[in-house]
Amino acid sequence: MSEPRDWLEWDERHARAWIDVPQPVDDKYSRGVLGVRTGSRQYPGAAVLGVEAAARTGVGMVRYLGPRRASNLVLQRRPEVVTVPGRVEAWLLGSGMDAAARDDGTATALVEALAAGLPTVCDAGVLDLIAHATGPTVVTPHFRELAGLLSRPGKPVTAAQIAVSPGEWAGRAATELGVTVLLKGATTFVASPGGVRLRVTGAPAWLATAGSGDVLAGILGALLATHSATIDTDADALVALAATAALVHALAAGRASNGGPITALDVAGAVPATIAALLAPAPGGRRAATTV
Ligand SMILES: NC(=O)C1=CN([C@@H]2O[C@H](COP(=O)(O)OP(=O)(O)OC[C@H]3O[C@@H](n4cnc5c(N)ncnc54)[C@H](OP(=O)(O)O)[C@@H]3O)[C@@H](O)[C@H]2O)[C@@H](O)CC1
Ligand SMILES: Nc1ncnc2c1ncn2[C@@H]1O[C@H](COP(=O)(O)OP(=O)(O)O)[C@@H](O)[C@H]1O
Repeated sequence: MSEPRDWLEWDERHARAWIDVPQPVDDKYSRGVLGVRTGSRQYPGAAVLGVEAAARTGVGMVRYLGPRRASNLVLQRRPEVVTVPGRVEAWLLGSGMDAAARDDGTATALVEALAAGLPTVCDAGVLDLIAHATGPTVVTPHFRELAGLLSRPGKPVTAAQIAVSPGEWAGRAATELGVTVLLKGATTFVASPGGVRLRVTGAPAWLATAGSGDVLAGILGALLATHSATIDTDADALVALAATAALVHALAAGRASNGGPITALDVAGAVPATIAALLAPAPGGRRAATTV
């Protein structure tokens, strides 16, 4: 793999500044509400995984708006979730959706969310609609999805090409598409249209398991909802938050795994302790290091 050397390795020292710690003056609305349109009849589980991860990352409220079966499953797992429309500070869209099987009502709702001008995570089944996005947007493709995003008539791009130099392709995609790109894989590459290049390594390969990308999207959604004001004023906040989500995901996977196999839900379950360790002051005033 040939990669440029100018990728900054994002680590705990960088990430801890991007966790919003609630203050005594906060309430659930001031902390931020994450709107979620994920899941489908085919993939209701992805909705549960993303919502669980968002809730475990810490957010004032999760507002889930999706198909009835997915909604019921989400509520069974997380009765804290609100399932009526209302105010949101950020959107998480697309996990567990298949663009080819999308009905008109779902497409309209996704386009409406994309056009709201809010910080938005675009995953899986909404990637074909990102031209409608008007707010700060992070796309979270794997290699094949990025290939689909970059292919043009007569100019196909393949997952195999991207696998040769994923960082280079992530950077190219950020420039071409004008959005922040979080390219998933053993190393996660995060690139902004402005040229910031961040890299997260060290996730255990046990993380290559169904639904772990849905969990990452949920973590990122919560970070965007709790930082919507900062995203408005800091051009580099989005790329930093995306890399922070990837790092929290990798650290949580390492914590859950402890050398053994994991499920996606295990990763979400390990997020609170991962964040606590990230924030904990170490003896002598230095922060405790967390290991993957
Ligand atoms: N419990 C749930 O509800 C879950 C729901 N989920 C939801 O399912 C939806 C579809 O997810 P998906 O991206 O995996 O597409 P899917 O049609 O399975 O694969 C198509 C082909 O793409 C390829 N390919 C896949 N990954 C690749 C990679 N990293 N890098 C390169 N290539 C890769 C591979 O083809 P190959 O290259 O092996 O020929 C594969 O056959 C999506 O909405 C997701 O959120 C999942 O999260 C699981 C848990
Ligand atoms: N070999 C690997 N080592 C570490 N992490 C991996 C590896 N392969 C995939 N991952 C991570 O697992 C997650 C898989 O996400 P994704 O491909 O969207 O799967 P799903 O759609 O099943 O959720 C991503 O966060 C990716 O970075």
